Amino acid sequence: MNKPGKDIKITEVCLRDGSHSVAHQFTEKQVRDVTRALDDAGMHYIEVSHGDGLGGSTIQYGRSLVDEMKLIEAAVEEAKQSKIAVLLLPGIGTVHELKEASKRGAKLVRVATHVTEADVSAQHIDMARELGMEALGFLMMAHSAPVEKLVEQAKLMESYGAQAVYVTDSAGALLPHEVRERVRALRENLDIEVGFHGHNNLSVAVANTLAAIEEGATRIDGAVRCLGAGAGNTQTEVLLAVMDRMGYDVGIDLYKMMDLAEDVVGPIIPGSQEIRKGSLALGYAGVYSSFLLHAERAGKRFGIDPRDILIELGEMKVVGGQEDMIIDVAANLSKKQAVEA
Ligand SMILES: CC[C@H](O)CC(=O)C(=O)O
Ligand SMILES: [Mn+2]
Repeated sequence: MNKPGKDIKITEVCLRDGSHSVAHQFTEKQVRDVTRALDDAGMHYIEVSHGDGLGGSTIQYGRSLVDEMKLIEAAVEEAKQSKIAVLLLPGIGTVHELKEASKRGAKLVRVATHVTEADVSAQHIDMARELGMEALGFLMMAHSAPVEKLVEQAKLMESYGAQAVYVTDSAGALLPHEVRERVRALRENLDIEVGFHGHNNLSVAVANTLAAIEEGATRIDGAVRCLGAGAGNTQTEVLLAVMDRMGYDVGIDLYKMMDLAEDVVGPIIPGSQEIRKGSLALGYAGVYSSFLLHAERAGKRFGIDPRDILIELGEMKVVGGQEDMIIDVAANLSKKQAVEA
């Protein structure tokens, strides 16, 4: 009997979401080594871009050590069968960067917007389809909107030509029953594939991903050794082992994934990806995982506990692109504490 799982496509995000963890300092050699090993293990898609997507290398988001187009080109050269994917947040990246990435061989783009702002993705989805790329929608901070809103926004992306829409748990704040509810609603209301992208800030990324798969999500993200923002993403090699135990066969070599996790990705990881107080506060407060390093830096500069900054940002419902607010919040908290002292 055929095992289930053949319809599930895994996207490895350690070379894009992990860019946040290394403050966007990936070298070309690191990208080549990781891509070659993932390709050899049979990974379906490998995402390569600045952590904040194409065009993210700025003072606001952090400058990349190596131009992302060079990294995309290097990954394309190394990948014999894996497809190279890119991320694009309209407003940070433009159709110009999308065309450049396509020219360099990227075959898929995830067009990412805040969960309530899908309308800004139309032009980029349309351009990707024109370029012959796969174009998928990525609704970020999915925990922060009611399910009906998520469905409404996903339907917009579908109407623009997206071939799948992701429930993106940017803050690692969703719990398994909330993932189930969201994926089920999208499956019931869309005619395209549904995906899930998790973060492990509350230690439920694998459980959340399994819930998504059980509800019919077929586009699944993982990061080897959890190399992603905050406590990182669903750990790919762990997810693959669990899926195998559950009878899914996605055609990726588990032993090769374990080996590359140890020998190729391990040496790149700057600190430990275990859940520490900062990343736990992200999931608890429902804040963008990519805000962690910014909040830690601002905390040091203004003498404020980064958790207080994150909790305040969560209450203010600050969205991606508002990284400058992190400084404002830290400065205000510092003034407030000085007055109270
Ligand atoms: C700031 C972009 C972000 O890292 C995209 C993503 O992976 C997410 O929202 O989780
Ligand atoms: Mn992410």
